[in-house]
Order: sequence, then structure tokens, then C-alpha cells
Amino acid sequence: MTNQNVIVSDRKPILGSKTITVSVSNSPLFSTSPPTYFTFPRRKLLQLLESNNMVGTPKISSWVDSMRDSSPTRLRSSSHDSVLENDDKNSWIVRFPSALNMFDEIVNVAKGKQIVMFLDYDGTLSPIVEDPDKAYITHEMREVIKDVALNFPTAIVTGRSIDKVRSFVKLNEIYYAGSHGMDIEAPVKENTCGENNQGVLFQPAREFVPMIEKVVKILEEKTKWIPGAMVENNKFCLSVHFRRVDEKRWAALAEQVKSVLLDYPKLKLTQGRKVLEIRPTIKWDKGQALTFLLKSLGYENSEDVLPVYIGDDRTDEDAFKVLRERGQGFGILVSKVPKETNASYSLQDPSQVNEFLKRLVDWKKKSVGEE
Ligand SMILES: O=P(O)(O)OC[C@H]1O[C@H](O[C@H]2O[C@H](CO)[C@@H](O)[C@H](O)[C@H]2O)[C@H](O)[C@@H](O)[C@@H]1O
Repeated sequence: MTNQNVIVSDRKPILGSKTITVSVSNSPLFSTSPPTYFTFPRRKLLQLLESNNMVGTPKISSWVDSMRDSSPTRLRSSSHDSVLENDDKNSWIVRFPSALNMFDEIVNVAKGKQIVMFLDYDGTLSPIVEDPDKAYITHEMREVIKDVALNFPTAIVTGRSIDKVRSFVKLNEIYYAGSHGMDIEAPVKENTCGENNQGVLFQPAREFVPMIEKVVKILEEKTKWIPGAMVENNKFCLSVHFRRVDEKRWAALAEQVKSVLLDYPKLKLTQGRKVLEIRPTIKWDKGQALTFLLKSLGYENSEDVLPVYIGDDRTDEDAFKVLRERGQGFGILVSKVPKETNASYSLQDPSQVNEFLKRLVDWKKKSVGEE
């Protein structure tokens, strides 16, 4: 059986449907001429094609390559020329200058406009740590987010579940967009009886919750023999962490995740920082969540709004891209190393994010005092 004999009729159905139609001609396995069309159960056909090296889905080795490079794509530089690497760094910081150094320019643009603040959580408000359950924010960071929220509409946009991120942030005054924006809640308000009302605004992937729960259980079972692997249920999506897995076992982990995905064509894979993220194939991401929130706040077509999004991860690029396309507001990438990005400015780490937010609050208070 050779590659020339079997043509998968369309690439897309490989990802999305239970069966795949192929055309077959002059194959030793199916000797038919003229070409004949067959429809196969998806999983069976993919296994057959894969075992014959004939399928276009990425091989485990390319999964592992991408896991190795699992922060947002670094700028490639010549492996043998460290001067070029420095040049890359210098030209990168010129293209994406520090938001602290450019603070005056930023607030100049903000004059007379309503800033709306969007903040990613992990790697932006809290430093990246080995144990995802211990990604706490500092007291200082909590205080400054609270101040930001008192001065500007503020949302935390995260891959985590809202419950989890709320347990870290412990603030009621802000919007939360959890599960990569697939779960959006308004600030908690106390009703007349003194009870807290949590306002769910949008959940475009509600029907996926049972599927995610099932896949979490399956993956926990399938990865429990891999030391350090951890599966996190993010409600409308899930994460398979490999930060604490020995690199020698990354291929094995990828195999397990890939085998599960074959059974769930309505789920897709994305990647974050040392994490494989599995989520519904629906067209919804942090960028769409940002657009949704601006609309909910009444700024859909406003000229007088300045959305600012601060984030560190690949998934934040969807929001940076939306801002670039709107030609309104800007993204700030949190990174110590040059990376491909749609952001406009950069900050190095959560402590610089803290400083930037503080300066923004001080500027706002001062400008209100001057009015
Ligand atoms: O959108 P985010 O708020 O950035 O969430 C993305 C993922 O963040 C978390 O994982 C990352 O942070 C962990 C704690 O520092 C770290 O151990 C892990 O390696 C990082 O990938 C979170 O646990 C994931 O569920 C989110 O998808």
C-alpha cells in the first residue's frame, strides 16, 4: 500500500467527523480501477494510515519538538552566532519597547479615553511555578488589581476555570473570563438581601462540560504512570501539564494525549507554557472574549475607548491580534526573551506588570484631581 494509491478526500474531516471518505486506485490492499470511494470509521482509518506512515497528522516527534519550544515562539537566531542573538534582542526591544519606558507615550494616547484593562493570570499576574495549584499572587499585586478595578473596567482572562482563578485573586470587583474566554462572569454584586450574585454573561461551550469531565478522567488514568504528569480540569477545557515530567517521557505523554484526541474529534489541542491544552473546536478564544466584554461594557463602536491587554502566552496572542485589527488599544507581552508577537509593548515579568499598573492608577488619580 503506497501513498499514491489512497487519497483522503478532504483534510478537514480528519479532525472533525466520525467517518472519512477515501478514493482508492490500484492498491495491493484494495485493487480497484477506476478509483472507488470508501467510507471508513475515522479512528480505524487513521490508525491504518498512521501505521503505514501515510497520514498528514503531526508525528509524535513533532509534538515533542513543539513541547520543547512551548513558550510563545521564540525568534529564531543563528545557532552559532551569539552576536546575532544580541542583535536580535536589541532589534526586538526596539520593535516592542518596554511599556514602562513608554509610559508617557501610552498615557498620552489614553487622555480623554476610557481605558479597559484585560489581564492574563499565569505568568502575568503570578510568576510561573512548578505546581499549578500554588500559582499565588502577592498581596501587593492583589491590592494593585483592586485599585485598577476601581479606576477602570477590569477583566482577568485566563485558561483556568473561574473558580480556580477566583480562589487565587479573591476579588469581586472584576470581570472574569475563564477557560480561555469560554466562561465569562460580571463582577459579583450584593443583592438587597445581602447575598452575592454572580453574573454569568456567556458560556459558549456549555454542552462540552460532560465531555471535558470524561476526558479529564480518561487522561488521569492514562497518564498516572508518568511521574510528574498532571491533568487540570478547567471546566470548559483541560490542561495536561508536563513541566515536572522528565523530557524522556514527553513522547509517551504526547502519545496518550494524541490517542484520546482521536476519539474526541470535537476537541482540539493548543499549547501553552509546558502544558498541552485541550479545548472544544468552537471558534472562541481570548480575542473573542475581549470583543464580547467590550461590547457588554457598551464600547463596541466607541472611538473613546482604549483597551489594554497584558499577557505572556500563545493564547494571549489571539487578544493582541484583535487589538491590532481594531487599530484600537494595544497588547503588552510579558516576556524576558524575544518572541514573535502581535503585542505593541513588552514587560519582563509580573513585578514589572505590578509597577506598570501602579503607575497607571497614580496617573489616573492625578488626572482626575487636575480636572
Ligand atoms: O491563560 P493563563 O492564565 O496564562 O493560563 C494558562 C495556563 O496556566 C497555568 O499553567 C501555567 O502556569 C503554571 C503555574 O505557574 C505552570 O506550572 C504551568 O507550567 C503553566 O503552563 C494553568 O495551570 C493552566 O491550566 C492554564 O491553561
